Amino acid sequence: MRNQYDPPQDYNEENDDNKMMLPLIEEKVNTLVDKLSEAAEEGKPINIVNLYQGLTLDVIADVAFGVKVDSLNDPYEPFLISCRKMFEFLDPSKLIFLFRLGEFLPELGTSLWRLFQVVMLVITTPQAEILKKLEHVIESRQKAKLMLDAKVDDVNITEDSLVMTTDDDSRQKTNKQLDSPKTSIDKSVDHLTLRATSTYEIKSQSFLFLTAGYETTSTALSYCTYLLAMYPDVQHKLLEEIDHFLPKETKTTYDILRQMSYLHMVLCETLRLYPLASNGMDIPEGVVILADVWSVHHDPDIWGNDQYSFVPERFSKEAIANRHPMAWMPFGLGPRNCVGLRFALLEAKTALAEILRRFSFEKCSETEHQLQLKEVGVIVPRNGVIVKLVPRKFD
Ligand code: HEM
Repeated sequence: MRNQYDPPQDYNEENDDNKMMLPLIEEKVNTLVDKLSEAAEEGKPINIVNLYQGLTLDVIADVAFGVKVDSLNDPYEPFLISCRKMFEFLDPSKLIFLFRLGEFLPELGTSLWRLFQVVMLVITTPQAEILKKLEHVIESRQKAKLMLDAKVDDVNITEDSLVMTTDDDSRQKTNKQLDSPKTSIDKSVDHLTLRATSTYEIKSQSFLFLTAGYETTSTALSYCTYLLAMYPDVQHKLLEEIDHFLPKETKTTYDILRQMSYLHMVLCETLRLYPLASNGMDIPEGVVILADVWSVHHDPDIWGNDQYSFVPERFSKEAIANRHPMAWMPFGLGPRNCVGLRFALLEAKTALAEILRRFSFEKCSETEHQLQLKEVGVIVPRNGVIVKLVPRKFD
């Protein structure tokens, strides 16, 4: 099995298609930096979560669907409102009836999930709103050279519309198709079944990409900002690396980001401390589950008794070599791990590098000493992340 500590190697692959996305990411990151400059000028603390959400939504809408969404400048952008409402809707405290019943009667688990899906279809939910918007996008983007290019045709099966489906194959093979929809199908892989992508699948995949690409990376960036504000020594070391690789006026490139090993370690350590997705309960057959990553990432037998401290050096090559390959798994493991891993890291690194070239994060009286969390599909900071942005001074 591929070593789960390996994102650096994966990420460094020469043929990483994500590098083509960098200009699109940069454009949105520049808008974010402008918004942060306005906030810094006012000198007031800001809750940075909302801005990160604006960034990741604008980026994924553009990259995956070719749709220009400007939620960084418009906090009432309908797409953004629907996405926020959707994750609020997933707050278990608001779904007490369905979710709690599932806990008490686990044998009903699968049926409850089915019931939940039907309820979601029948009543107007934020999910339904987003799906309706995506339907419109799919219709109008049929000819675009994007993920949606997979040619939606439920009746006429053409070579263009074929996707590989695998029951037992590894993620790497399916990844090839998902990462590069234009890649021609490798017909030598004879144990794969070829079939058409249905409209329903395209719609579902679009929904998954939009929601997975939005809340996860913005939350990871929020946690990282919090930790850097709370650990000035770590931030200082990161600023030194950024200044070394990105002196004034230097353009951020994919290769420069690749070389910034401390930035990579900072993000790995952030995702160890706050792995976004986890839970622990008995779940019956057929129900979708995620491993209890949280417990593994905070296990003192693996990380030592300072398991709650932010120590990016845990992700140096030497430290990684001495640890179990499955001790770090914020992106999941095995054949169904996160397909957005490399893209998420590229986006987060670009944002952090560009922000920290200009500002440092400082804790202030509103910054929570112990970050309060809540679960809304992913684990997010309950009250956001409030920090002060301090413009950096250069001689
Ligand atoms: C820091 C950011 C992110 C984290 C921590 C994260 C984490 C995860 C995790 C834990 C899973 C489940 C894996 C499993 O079941 O083993 C997953 C699945 C997935 N992620 Fe991400 N993700 C992130 C960003 C993204 C982005 C940016 C995208 C899209 C561009 C994305 C797309 C997906 C998709 C499509 C799946 C479903 C894969 C499948 O079921 O085959 N993710 N992610």
